[in-house]
Amino acid sequence: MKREKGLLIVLSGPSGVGKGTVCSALREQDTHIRYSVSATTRHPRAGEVDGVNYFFKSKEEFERLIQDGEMIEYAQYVGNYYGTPRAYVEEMIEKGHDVILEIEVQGAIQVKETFPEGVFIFLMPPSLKELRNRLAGRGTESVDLIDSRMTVAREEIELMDKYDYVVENDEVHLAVDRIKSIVTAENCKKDRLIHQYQSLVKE
Ligand SMILES: Nc1nc2c(ncn2[C@@H]2O[C@H](COP(=O)(O)OP(=O)(O)O)[C@@H](O)[C@H]2O)c(=O)[nH]1
Ligand SMILES: Nc1ncnc2c1ncn2[C@@H]1O[C@H](COP(=O)(O)OP(=O)(O)O)[C@@H](O)[C@H]1O
Repeated sequence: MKREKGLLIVLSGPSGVGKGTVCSALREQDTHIRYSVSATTRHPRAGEVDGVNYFFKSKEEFERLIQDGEMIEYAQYVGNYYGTPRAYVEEMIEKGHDVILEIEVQGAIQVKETFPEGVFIFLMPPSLKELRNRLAGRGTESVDLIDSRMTVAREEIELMDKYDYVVENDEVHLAVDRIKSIVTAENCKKDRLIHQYQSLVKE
């Protein structure tokens, strides 16, 4: 049976924990999950493509999108804006597709206010030492930026209580399997289906 609405899945976790890596691995498996592309004022990293990794915007462009109500949520993170464009996410959910937002904690809290029925997953590193190793190993940030991200990471981990699920990213394939299990279980939740199936017996 075609679902009336898709799930809004929010994946957060400290910078460097492996959100991008885990989402790419999920994408390689044919899960039918859709991925929202965020807007940001951060500069593109080598290899990042506009419209694929992010929609890269100037500060003025970003602020206009906020004013025009085109963002579901937005936040400032280590000196830049990041936000989720509204149109794609709402269209996919209305069509019955599950959508993942890979966003930081302040944005996730805003999404929870507008979409309380969303599924909120926090990706955890095995340790803070391993988190720093992953950030340094990625080689995309200076030591100063790594320190800023580690400071934010501690604050984010303290807000874990706002989430429904915690998934450790010890190994990518294990984290992917855990997320797939969560999505499967959430799609079987009675409260999400009862209206649809009750209408069957009323036909
Ligand atoms: N609130 C919010 N956060 C976002 C969005 N897109 C990305 N982020 C988060 O912003 C933070 C910084 O992202 P980025 O600069 O790409 O670094 P990376 O996640 O460490 O690769 C990460 O925690 C992202 O999950 C968004 O649309 N909204
Ligand atoms: N389970 C894992 N074990 C070891 N290294 C990992 C794992 N997941 C991701 N990484 C590595 O950690 C670094 C940060 O991952 P990334 O996906 O960019 O994190 P995020 O998107 O959360 O900032 C990358 O170099 C990536 O290859």
